[in-house]
Amino acid sequence: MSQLNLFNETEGFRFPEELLEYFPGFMEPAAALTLMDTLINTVPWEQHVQRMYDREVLTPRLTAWYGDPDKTYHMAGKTLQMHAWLPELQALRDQITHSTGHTFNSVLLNYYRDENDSVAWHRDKESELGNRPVIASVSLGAARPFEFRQLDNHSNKYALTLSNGSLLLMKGDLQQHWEHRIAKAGYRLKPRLNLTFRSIRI
Ligand SMILES: O=C(O)CCC(=O)C(=O)O
Ligand SMILES: [Fe+2]
Repeated sequence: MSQLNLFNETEGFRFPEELLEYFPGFMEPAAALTLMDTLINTVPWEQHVQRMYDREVLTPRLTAWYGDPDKTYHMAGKTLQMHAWLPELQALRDQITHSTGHTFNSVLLNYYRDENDSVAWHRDKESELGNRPVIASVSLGAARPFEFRQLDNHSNKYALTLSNGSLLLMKGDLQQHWEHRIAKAGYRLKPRLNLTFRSIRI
């Protein structure tokens, strides 16, 4: 048993990197920062309340949801309010489709104001996303580590740093077997925006 653990934690464990595709220079760094400023200043950001055991706490980040009309999305039992596409977001979506061949009808924006903002361990497995969703994640602003852990063996971990202007594709069985998070950081951080383009079927 201990040998198995040892094996898992050392050379026997391999994160299935084929479930990710990372393009660090997807956007020009200056264009990425300009887009971040525009979005921070124009998006009607919301802060939701989430249940933590028996308490209600504010979600430690701001969010907004854009997409095609008639799409709704449920997250942790709530229906999110959908805004009609901003031209900047639609242009970015079309650029991702052009580069990757994947299509998307909505985008969830996460605004991490500083090092105290975060997203807890989760999988993006809502039924609207279908079984093996392709999610395209664009990062703007401060670089932060994006961590993964295996659902049924938390000692199997992996992380990559998502830099300004990067694109990460998450695909295949990733949302079945792996959780991900952005942890709070113990050092000062400037703002970061993350845009996750998704295809919602209803
Ligand atoms: O901020 C990130 O890079 C990830 C956000 C995320 O996991 C999500 O919106 O589901
Ligand atoms: Fe996620």
